[in-house]
Amino acid sequence: MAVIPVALAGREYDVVIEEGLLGRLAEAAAPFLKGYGAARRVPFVADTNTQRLYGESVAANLAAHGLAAEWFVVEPGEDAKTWGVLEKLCDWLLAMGVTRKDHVFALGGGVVGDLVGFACAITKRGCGFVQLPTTLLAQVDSSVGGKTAINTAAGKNLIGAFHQPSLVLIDPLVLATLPDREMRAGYAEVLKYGLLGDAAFFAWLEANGTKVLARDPVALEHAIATSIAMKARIVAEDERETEDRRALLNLGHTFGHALEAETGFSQRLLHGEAVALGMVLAARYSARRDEISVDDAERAARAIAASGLPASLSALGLTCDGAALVDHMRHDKKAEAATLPFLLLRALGEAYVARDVDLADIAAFLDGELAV
Ligand SMILES: NC(=O)c1ccc[n+]([C@@H]2O[C@H](COP(=O)([O-])OP(=O)(O)OC[C@H]3O[C@@H](n4cnc5c(N)ncnc54)[C@H](O)[C@@H]3O)[C@@H](O)[C@H]2O)c1
Ligand SMILES: O=C(O)C(=O)C[C@@H](O)[C@H](O)[C@H](O)COP(=O)(O)O
Ligand SMILES: [Zn+2]
Repeated sequence: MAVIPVALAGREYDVVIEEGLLGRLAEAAAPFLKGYGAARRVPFVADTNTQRLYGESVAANLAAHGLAAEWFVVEPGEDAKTWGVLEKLCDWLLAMGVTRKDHVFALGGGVVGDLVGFACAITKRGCGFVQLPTTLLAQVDSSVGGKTAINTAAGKNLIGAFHQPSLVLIDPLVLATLPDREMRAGYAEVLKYGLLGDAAFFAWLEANGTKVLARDPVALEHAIATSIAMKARIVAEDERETEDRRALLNLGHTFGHALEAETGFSQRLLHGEAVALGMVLAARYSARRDEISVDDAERAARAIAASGLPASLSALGLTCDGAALVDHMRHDKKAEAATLPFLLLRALGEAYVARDVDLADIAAFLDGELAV
């Protein structure tokens, strides 16, 4: 078991990592479980997969403590991060009578977590929520740090708020049912931590990534705990991404979000896959600027390809050109009046924010990558 505190100005919450935690939810989340009315109903949000797989055991555990789980269930996938679903969820929370002192439970991957977090940020101007992440991606990244959002036609996560959870409970055992493709997508964000800030962790992943993907319990807990510890540290230093610190967690995402937009936020390219490819592009573009060697850029690409993640833009079969991808990037939330900051690499294990990137050069670089 590991407990990692996320220490923010004047507030702190815990991220608890322990096998079997979900089956002991009522005990583990006791301070945040109140329940409405005589039936002591507790609001849970899940997608159809996580509700089907884990809803019953969660409900049984709560029932043993006199609490009744009430469910709001969304379809799986990015379509749940939309205005329409958000509106229905907020109405449901209001109908439940949720107050600012109450907690909503998000049982699912990053989609459910981002949606619930945003709904809780705006319902009554802020009620509490607890993250119960069930994908590797959510366990190593999205459940922690308080970025919440929905997508719009203009792009990824463009409407949202910073709203921190009160507690994050990570049960690695639930990854047993996660499809391998989703496991790899989450692993992309694990590799991200190594590439952006921890060369030794990156080397450990090169040697042990297969074990992590095979859900070896020891390797998995090490990967989750190391990732969350780095994220907690960075979020504590720069909660709202104003200091060029939290932006490091965006490595691969400017390219990645543009690719997700170009592929219609669809199953064709999952978020983690887009980030994997985005990190290859960031590494190769850093080599193009002579900031890292071509050998290092290709070492990063090999680590990504070796885990079964996409490492080449041409393989995606896109019909667009570099300029079209750059157009998507103009919506990036990091964009400033005169520049679009890019996350590039000074070394494998050291990312930095570059403010001198010429978008015409990015388009030319992407045209080259599309043609290879
Ligand atoms: N807020 C943040 O800091 C942050 C960080 C990274 C990513 N994100 C967001 O997270 C989203 C991606 O999250 P994701 O990769 O978890 O995808 P997801 O939430 O869509 O889940 C992926 C799939 O796995 C299924 N699933 C979930 N848990 C399962 C389990 N234990 N067993 C079997 N199936 C299971 C889901 O039903 C879904 O079909 C994106 O929208 C991305 O923008 C947010
Ligand atoms: O927590 C962060 O900060 C991140 O950047 C984590 C990313 O993995 C995540 O995908 C995030 O939602 C992207 O941030 P955004 O601000 O570009 O939406
Ligand atoms: Zn991400």
